[in-house]
Amino acid sequence: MSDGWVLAPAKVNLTLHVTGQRDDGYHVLDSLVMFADIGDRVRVTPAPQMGLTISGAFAGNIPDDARNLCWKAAEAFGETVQIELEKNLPAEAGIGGGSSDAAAVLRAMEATFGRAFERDPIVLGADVPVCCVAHAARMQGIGEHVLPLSMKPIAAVLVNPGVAVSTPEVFRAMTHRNNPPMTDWPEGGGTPEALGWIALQRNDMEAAAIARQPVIAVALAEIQRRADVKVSRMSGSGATCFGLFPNYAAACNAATVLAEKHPGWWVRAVTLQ
Ligand SMILES: C[C@@](CO)(OP(=O)(O)O)[C@H](O)COP(=O)(O)OP(=O)(O)OC[C@H]1O[C@@H](n2ccc(N)nc2=O)[C@H](O)[C@@H]1O
Ligand SMILES: Nc1ncnc2c1ncn2[C@@H]1O[C@H](COP(=O)(O)OP(=O)(O)O)[C@@H](O)[C@H]1O
Repeated sequence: MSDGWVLAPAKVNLTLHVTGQRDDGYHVLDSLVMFADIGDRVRVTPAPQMGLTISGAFAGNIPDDARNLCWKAAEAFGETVQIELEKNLPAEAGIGGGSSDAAAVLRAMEATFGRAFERDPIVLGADVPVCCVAHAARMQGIGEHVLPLSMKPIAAVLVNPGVAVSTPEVFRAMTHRNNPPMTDWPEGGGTPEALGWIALQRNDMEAAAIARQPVIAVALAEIQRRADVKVSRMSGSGATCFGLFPNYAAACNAATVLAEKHPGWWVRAVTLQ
C-alpha cells in the first residue's frame, strides 16, 4: 500500500489434519490454508528505539510490548522501528492474528529497509511461514513446509461466536493425534471440484475445541442452516468457523442473516485466495 500500511490477512485452515506428534510435543499437520481479503493492518517507521501502538476494534488485551509478535518480528529482522498495529481481527481465534501480523511486519520491514528477512520465519511461530506466503498453500510438518497452490478464489463467511480459545490448550485436549493426512488434491478441477474435495477433509481439532467451548457447535449449526452452504468447518484451533459458498453474493446474504440473529458474534463475508 502506498501509505505504508500492509494488510495482515485473516488465515483460514480449510482443512486441518493432525497426523502425529513430535518428541518435543509439537503436532505434525497437513492443512490447506487460504487467506481472506480482510485483516489487521501494520505500518513500520524507522525509529531510535522500538515502540508499538495498537488501535482497532480488538486492540484490548493485546500486549503492546516485546511480547507482541509484531515486536518480535521486527527484532528478529534486526532493526528498531515504531510499529502501528490496527487490530481488526479477534485474537485467539484460529485465524492467525498474531502470526499474520508478524508476517506483515516482515513484509513492511523488507520494503522499508530494502533487504530480505534472512532467518527462517518458523522461529516466530508455527503459523508464520504460511502467513509469509499469504495465499493458498498446503502446510505440513509443524508448519515449516509450505507448498503454494494455484487455486481460484472462494467466497466464504467467517463466524466467531465471541469466545477466545487457547491453541496449546486445544492441542493438549485432543484425544486422537495420529489421523490420516489429506487425500490427493483434485488436479485441474474447477471450484465445484475443489469445494467437493474440501468437504471430504476434516479439522481434527474441532472436537476438542467444541468440548472446551460448546458455542462453537452452535456457530457451525447456524452456518449449516444456510441451504446454499457447500462446506462448514472450524479454522485452526477455533473458535472462528467458516462457511464456503458458490459465490460472494450468497456469502453476503448468509453474513447478513447470521449477524442479525447473533449481534454479539463477529461475522464477515470474505473472498479467500
Ligand atoms: C493450530 C494452528 C493451525 O494453523 O493455528 P491457530 O489455531 O493458532 O490459528 C497453528 O498450527 C498454530 O500455530 P501458532 O499459533 O503459530 O503456534 P506456536 O505459537 O508456534 O505454538 C503455540 C503452541 O501450540 C502448540 N503447537 C503449535 C503448532 C503445532 N504444529 N503443534 C503444536 O503442538 C504447541 O503447544 C505450542 O507451544
Ligand atoms: N499481534 C498480535 N495479535 C494477536 N495476538 C497476539 C499478538 N501478539 C501476541 N499475541 C498473543 O498471542 C496469543 C494468540 O493470539 P492469536 O495469534 O490471535 O491466536 P491464534 O493462535 O488462535 O491464531 C494471544 O494470547 C495474544 O495475547
